[in-house]
Amino acid sequence: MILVVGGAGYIGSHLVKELVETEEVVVLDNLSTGHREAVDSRAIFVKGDLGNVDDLIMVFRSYPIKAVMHFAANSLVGESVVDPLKYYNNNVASTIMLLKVMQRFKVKNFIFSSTAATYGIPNVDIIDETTPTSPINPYGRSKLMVEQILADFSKSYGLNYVVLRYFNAAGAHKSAAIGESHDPETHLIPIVLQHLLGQRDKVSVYGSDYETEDGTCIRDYIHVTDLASAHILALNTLLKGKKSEEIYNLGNGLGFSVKEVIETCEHVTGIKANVEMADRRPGDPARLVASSQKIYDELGWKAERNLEQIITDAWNWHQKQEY
Ligand SMILES: NC(=O)c1ccc[n+]([C@@H]2O[C@H](COP(=O)([O-])OP(=O)(O)OC[C@H]3O[C@@H](n4cnc5c(N)ncnc54)[C@H](O)[C@@H]3O)[C@@H](O)[C@H]2O)c1
Ligand SMILES: O=c1ccn([C@@H]2O[C@H](COP(=O)(O)OP(=O)(O)O[C@H]3O[C@H](CO)[C@H](O)[C@H](O)[C@H]3O)[C@@H](O)[C@H]2O)c(=O)[nH]1
Repeated sequence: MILVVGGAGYIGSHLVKELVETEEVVVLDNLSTGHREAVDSRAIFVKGDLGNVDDLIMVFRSYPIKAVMHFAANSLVGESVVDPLKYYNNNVASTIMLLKVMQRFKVKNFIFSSTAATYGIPNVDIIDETTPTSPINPYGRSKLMVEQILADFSKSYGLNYVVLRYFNAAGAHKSAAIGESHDPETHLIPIVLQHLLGQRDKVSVYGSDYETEDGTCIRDYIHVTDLASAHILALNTLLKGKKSEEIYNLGNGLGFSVKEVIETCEHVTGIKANVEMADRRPGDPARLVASSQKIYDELGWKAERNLEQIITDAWNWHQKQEY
C-alpha cells in the first residue's frame, strides 16, 4: 500500500487518480488547503495531521505501507515571508516527524515534492540539477532543508528516496473531474481563467520591466498529469529496490512569459482579457526554465502536454468547477 500525504491537494489528488489504477492507496490529509471531494473514491482517506504523531502511528499500524509520497506543505511564498515559523513547522518539523515514524515502521521508500524555489534567482537560462541552490524566501528554504535532511537521514539510517523539484504546476485532469482549487488563488493560469469566467474584473501583470523579451516574467509550465506520471515512474524505480538518493527537475523545458500565457488563455477560450500592468511582485525571479534531461536519461520521463493543452484542460475544469 502507498501512503500519499497531502493527497487531497491539487497535485496530490491528480497523482492519486493515476496511482489507484495499479496500487492500493491511503491518503492522509488535514484538509487545511485540500478537498475531500478531490480524492478518488478507490483510495482510503484518513483525515489527520502530519504533525500529529498519533495520527501517523495509527496510519502506519493500520496499513502495510511500502512507500510514502509526501505532498503536504504550505506553499505560498508571500505568506512564508510574513509567517516563516508556520513554514518551518509544517514543512520541516512535520516532515521530520514523518521520517521518524517511517523509521520506526521500517518503511524505506520516500518521494518528496520540492520546488524550483530552491534555486532562488539562478544566473543561467536553463536550470539543471547542478545549478546552485540559493532560495530567497522561507518557503524555498524549508523545501531545501528537507532535501538536506533526506540526504543525512539516508546516509545514517538508510532511505531510498527521490526528490522532485516541480516548476510551475498547472492544468487539470482530462476528465475535468478534478483541477486546481486554491483559496486564496495566487497562480497565474487559474487567475486568468477565473477572470475570463467573469469571477474577477481584471488580470494584473506583476512587472513589465524585467529583462525578458516582452518585459514580463518567464516560467516553465508543467501539466499536473505529467507530474503524476513522473511520480509513478519514480515510485516504480524505488519499489524495484534500486538504491536512489536522486533529485530531478520536472518541467517542459520551455519558457512562456506572463503576456504569452494570457494570450494563450484568450486563444483557447476565445475571450478577450482585461489586462492591467502592475508593480513587480516581491521575490519573483525574471526567468525560471527547467532542464529535465536528467530524469529523461535516467527514468525515461518527459513532459507530454504543452501550454495549450494545459490551458485547455484547466479551462474545462474551471467551467464546471465543483469544489
Ligand atoms: N503548485 C505548484 O506549482 C507547486 C510547485 C512546486 C512545488 N509544489 C509543492 O507540491 C506540493 C503540493 O502542492 P499543491 O499545489 O498540490 O498544494 P495544495 O495546498 O493543493 O496541497 C497540499 C495538501 O497538503 C495538505 N496538508 C498541508 N499540511 C498538512 C498537514 N500538516 N497534515 C496533513 N495534510 C496537510 C493540504 O490540506 C493539501 O491537501 C507542495 O509540497 C508544494 O510545496 C507545488
Ligand atoms: O495575478 C498574477 C499572478 C501571477 N503573475 C505572474 O505570473 C508568473 C507565475 O506566477 P505563479 O504565482 O503562477 O507561479 P510562481 O512562479 O510564482 O510560483 C511557482 O513556482 C514557485 C517556484 O519559484 C513555487 O514553487 C510555487 O509554489 C509555484 O506555484 C509570475 O511571474 C507572477 O508574477 C501575474 O503577473 N499576475
